[in-house]
Amino acid sequence: MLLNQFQSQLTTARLVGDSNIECHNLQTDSRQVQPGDLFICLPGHTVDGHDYAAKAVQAGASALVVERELDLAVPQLIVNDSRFAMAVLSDFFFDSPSRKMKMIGVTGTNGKTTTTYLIEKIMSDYGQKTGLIGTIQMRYDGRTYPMSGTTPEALDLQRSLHDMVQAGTDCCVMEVSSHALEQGRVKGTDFRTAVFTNLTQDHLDYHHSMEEYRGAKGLFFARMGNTYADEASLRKYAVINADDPAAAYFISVTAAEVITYGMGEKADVRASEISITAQGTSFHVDTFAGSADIQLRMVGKFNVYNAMAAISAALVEGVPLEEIKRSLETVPGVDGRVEAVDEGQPYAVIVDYAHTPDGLENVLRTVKEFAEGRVICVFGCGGDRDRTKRPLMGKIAAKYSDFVLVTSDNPRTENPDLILKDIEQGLIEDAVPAERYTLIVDRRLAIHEAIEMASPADVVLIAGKGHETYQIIGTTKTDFDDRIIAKEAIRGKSN
Ligand SMILES: CC(=O)N[C@H]1[C@@H](OP(=O)(O)OP(=O)(O)OC[C@H]2O[C@@H](n3ccc(=O)[nH]c3=O)[C@H](O)[C@@H]2O)O[C@H](CO)[C@@H](O)[C@@H]1O[C@H](C)C(=O)N[C@@H](C)C(=O)N[C@H](CCC(=O)O)C(=O)O
Ligand SMILES: Nc1ncnc2c1ncn2[C@@H]1O[C@H](COP(=O)(O)OP(=O)(O)OP(=O)(O)O)[C@@H](O)[C@H]1O
Ligand SMILES: N[C@H](CCC[C@H](N)C(=O)O)C(=O)O
Ligand SMILES: [Mg+2]
Repeated sequence: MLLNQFQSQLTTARLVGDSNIECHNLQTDSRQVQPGDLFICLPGHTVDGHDYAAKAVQAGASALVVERELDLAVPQLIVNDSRFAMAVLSDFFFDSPSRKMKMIGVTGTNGKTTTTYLIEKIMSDYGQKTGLIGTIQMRYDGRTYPMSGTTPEALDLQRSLHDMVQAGTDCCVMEVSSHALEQGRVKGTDFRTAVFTNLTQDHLDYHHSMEEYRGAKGLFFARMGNTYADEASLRKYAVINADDPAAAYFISVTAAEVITYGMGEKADVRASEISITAQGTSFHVDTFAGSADIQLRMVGKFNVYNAMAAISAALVEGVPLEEIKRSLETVPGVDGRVEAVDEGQPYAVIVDYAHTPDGLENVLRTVKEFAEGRVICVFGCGGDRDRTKRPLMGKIAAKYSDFVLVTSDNPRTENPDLILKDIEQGLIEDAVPAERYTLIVDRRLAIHEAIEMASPADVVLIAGKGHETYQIIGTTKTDFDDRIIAKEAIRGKSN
């Protein structure tokens, strides 16, 4: 593609040099540049891509997209916002793949992965070739790909969407994180439906305040429009959890047709008669397209919310409620979400991905509902992430558990002992007696200790890492899987 074709997509871009030059590909990382690439300089959070432009040119970049003119002998497109330019150019280069599929995006503090899995299951069972992008993996056309985060950068995203289209995918369901929204990673992606799960505290290291965090999520709904399109396939929908205090805000910023779900009478999709056992959760649902009684194999009231979000998104696509029910009832659960580790032991061991105050409270409440014995909770908080959630999670763990083992969860570049101390601060503030908790930096030891102290009928909850198969200490990632360690501990238990 010629540079002037890229330029034609950027109304205010100023060209320096010859625009009649061939650019084979787009690239944002100087270390990956191939001869003939158009290198886009992104001002990052840690370094500035403009500082790597010379390296990119040395590696063969034929032109640059920059926010300021650089003293380099290649043509340059000077733009106001190179992240925005990246999103537009990626969409253009890959021929607008998001317009060729039904795109369903899910945002919210908790429940995104679970909800996307449920939607994927319903849509595939309904005969739609469905792709999925999120925290655990990306998958489509029978193949899976590992993910390094939740929502890919615009360039990677458009490339993946293009591959999905090539593979004949009809529908793509993806998680849209607040970081992604704030950084414009999904600008250039045309969503048909935007789903909101909930908004509670997390990521205050990045978004600074709850208002700012809510604003980042609001960007997703604010750009949904086209409500009155004649053609049904062009209509846009916002699926909103009516029971969340932020619902009114998201409804106020969107021009899409709003579909609400919740436990209240006014919601368009309403759940009632919820009953939770250790085996699953049953509920009755009334919708604008009929009613049904649904028996989920997943436990927890929060999963009723995730299921209602999925029901709403699927109803929009015309999937009959009876078929939605059939699909939901066969979902065994999601990897690392309230996942039982069963070696035939007389006490329960559950691995879960709760890593926010609200997530931890929800899963602990659920565990408490069916625990016949004590609840023993092992958890930690990630390093280089929101520090203010640490004492809150300490308080919640102590409120709902009989014994708490505070340990490491990806300390990253922070001192692990100090992260544990931040969590302990919450326990101290709530005057939790010292005999009800312990701090063990080594997560393997903490898991062994928790299982060692379990008696028949107790429940050991190991929270925070779920499906993760690593522990990040400093900048080193080593193999670590809570489920494998738990199995090892159960088999080696001395009593
Ligand atoms: C805070 C944040 O989101 N940072 C993301 C951001 O990094 P950054 O802005 O710091 O980038 P940078 O390292 O400064 O580099 C700037 C530019 O220079 C380029 N560069 C850099 C070095 C070099 O030698 N050559 C070169 O060209 C880079 O390729 C980049 O284009 O852009 C990078 C490239 O896309 C991301 O990998 C990185 O995610 C980091 C690793 C991260 O941890 N992100 C987390 C917080 C995140 O985004 N999480 C959410 C999920 C959260 C949730 O829902 O719970 C997610 O969606 O994954
Ligand atoms: N609707 C919900 N409300 C509150 N907590 C939930 C909800 N759904 C799941 N959880 C809790 O949050 C944890 C994470 O769930 P899930 O992975 O679906 O969320 P996520 O939003 O994708 O998380 P991430 O931001 O890390 O990608 C679960 O293990 C569970 O403990
Ligand atoms: N998407 C979240 C995941 C947190 C998972 C937890 N295990 C941690 O590492 O803090 C984040 O990047 O903040
Ligand atoms: Mg997720």
